[in-house]
Amino acid sequence: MKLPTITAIRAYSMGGAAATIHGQGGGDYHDQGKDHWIDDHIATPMSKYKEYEQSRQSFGINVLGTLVVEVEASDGTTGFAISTAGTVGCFIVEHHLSRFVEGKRVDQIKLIHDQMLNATLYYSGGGGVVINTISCVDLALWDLYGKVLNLPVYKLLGGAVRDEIHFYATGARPDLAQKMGFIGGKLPTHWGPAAGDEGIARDIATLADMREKVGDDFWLMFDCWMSQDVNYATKLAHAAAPYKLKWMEECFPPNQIESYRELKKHMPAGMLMTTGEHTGTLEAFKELSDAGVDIIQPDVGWCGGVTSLCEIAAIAKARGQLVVPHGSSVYSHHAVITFTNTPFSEFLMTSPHADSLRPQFDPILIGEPVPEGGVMTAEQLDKPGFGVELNRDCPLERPFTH
Ligand SMILES: C[C@H](O)[C@H](O)[C@@H](O)[C@@H](O)C(=O)O
Ligand SMILES: [Mg+2]
Repeated sequence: MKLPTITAIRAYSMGGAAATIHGQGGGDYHDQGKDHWIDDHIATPMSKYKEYEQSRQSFGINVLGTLVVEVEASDGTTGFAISTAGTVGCFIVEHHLSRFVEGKRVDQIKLIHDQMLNATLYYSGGGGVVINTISCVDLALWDLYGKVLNLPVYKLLGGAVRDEIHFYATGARPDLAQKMGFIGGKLPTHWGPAAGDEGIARDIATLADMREKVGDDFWLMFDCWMSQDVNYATKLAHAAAPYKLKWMEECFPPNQIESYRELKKHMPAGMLMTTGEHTGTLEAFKELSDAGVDIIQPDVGWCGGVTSLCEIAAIAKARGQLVVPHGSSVYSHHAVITFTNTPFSEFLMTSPHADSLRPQFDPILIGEPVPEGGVMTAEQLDKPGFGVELNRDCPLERPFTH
């Protein structure tokens, strides 16, 4: 079969500091409107500054906005993907990465991936917005390849190893998530070291209340979003053990490997330590694996795309560790259903009060599936590429051309 070549790549942005319209959600899912649980006094490394304690948007969690990458093949087929990179990502795609994409065949995904990673090494710093941008191009290429072959991405990756994916939910209301059929609920922590023991007491009170509501068997987890130090994390973990906390997530910034190694030594027996969503390179994921992280949580839109996610899953598998990607909707569903070391996955509640099922990247993906009863079947993924289309009614801008 003669495969078409890629004739064009285009980059669009939505939201972010450079846009006139904000709070639209989309690929930068922290870019939500007012009174949303995801921006309500969540503990971060900025919590020690009073002016930035209440809202993550106040310190700029949503400045980047959504990046949309669209690729077109010589047979007219188009593929696309989204991530968190906005206007900055558009510049990198149009003025740098385009040269590695246009003119290649639609199946040369790994060659393009390697060229993008190596050509940006001098300014990528191994993560952040550059890797987010490369991830978005990689995802768009997998979407295009699937649409050219009329196959879902999970079948391009070797097929499903299970008939369905079971999900835990991240949000403010694990009690409601339980009623929706999820297997667990992950709570953001609201306090950090600046609040001392009072902070621990407050988050434990929330955990105790939720444990009372959900009973003993429903998983409850803390997401600490890089906000802690080893002493605080150790104290919080032990205070949470009586309430059967299943895991402590992302206690420290991504490069504090030694802090993870130290915390692992002091975790209560049976409680898991997880992290990875803000880690961007294969080498860094190997370091996390070496540090004894129990569940590695790359974001497929921030770690190098599906191509990198498959390599990270192999690192975890070699050590008997799990890989459970950070909530990234269809972009991780198609990968995880092919991984034998991903027994469950994350669904991120983006409804303002975490009380209803809203597609994570709403409104930018048409046809974005949500778990039914906490479960998604392989059949729900059985559409070409990632099975979604771009909502062109969104306020997309193309700030650069090449
Ligand atoms: C809820 C957390 O603070 C983040 O907003 C979330 O995106 C991420 O950490 C997660 O694991 O879902
Ligand atoms: Mg997290």
